[in-house]
Amino acid sequence: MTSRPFVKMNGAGNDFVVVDALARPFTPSEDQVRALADRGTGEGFDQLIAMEPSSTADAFMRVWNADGAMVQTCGNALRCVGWLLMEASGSDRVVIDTAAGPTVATRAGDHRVTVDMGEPRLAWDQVPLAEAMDTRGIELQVGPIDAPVLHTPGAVSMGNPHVVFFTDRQDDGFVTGSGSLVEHHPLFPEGVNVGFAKVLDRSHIRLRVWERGAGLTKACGTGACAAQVAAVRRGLTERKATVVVDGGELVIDWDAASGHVFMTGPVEIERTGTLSV
Ligand SMILES: N[C@H](CCC[C@H](N)C(=O)O)C(=O)O
Repeated sequence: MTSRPFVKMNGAGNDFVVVDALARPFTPSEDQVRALADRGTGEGFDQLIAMEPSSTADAFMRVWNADGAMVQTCGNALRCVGWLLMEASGSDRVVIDTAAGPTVATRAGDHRVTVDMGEPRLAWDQVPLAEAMDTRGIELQVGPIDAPVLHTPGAVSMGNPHVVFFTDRQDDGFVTGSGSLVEHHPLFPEGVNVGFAKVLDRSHIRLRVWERGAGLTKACGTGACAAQVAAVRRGLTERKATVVVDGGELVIDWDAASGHVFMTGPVEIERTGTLSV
């Protein structure tokens, strides 16, 4: 066992243990990640994050969900890692590479960061789905065929898979029950993050997300991006909107000129500690 210092952080309540692996590799097993994620016996987090060296960026960000699985990216964590890197280097801009591709983080005020998340992936086989469908509204319903409680969601990848239901129902029981049902639905060969979006007006969405591998979180950055992209594709919101999540607010701008999605939101450092892995 070796000890590793970490920083416990959150982005709009979505919380992370962030390990600096720039000088020394960090390769926890799935079981170790799950044990560390436990909010009773471990440190507790939605995702475990490692900052690793990169030859093409300021760092490579590796992401594990609380269930131990390594996944492509994490929007809220990109803000947190961006903040740490900018604070350490004194710069106002850093490039962070991920398994979903490179992103650019820039300062947006005190403990606020904007991340250029790149373009959304909108083809059915990019989400991915198990079969060809129109991703603006896919053929999926939850509940009885003749009276579904949820149906025709949007499907978007931000480098990780998202499905977004537009619904007024967002209570814990409904989000947890429906989200856990859809997360492993066979239509999503890589699993899926399940968003429940209530459009408040043309520039505000209330969103809750049942995350793949982490369950109901206080915020999901890529989920907020996916919900806004899905809403714009249906003509429900302007290209820039505020997404109100349990833990705060994220401003999402799907820029028409570049096609890139920009996410702006808060960063909070909670504490530091030492892992034994
Ligand atoms: N649960 C996600 C990873 C974390 C995404 C979320 N925390 C964010 O801020 O984007 C997945 O399995 O794709």
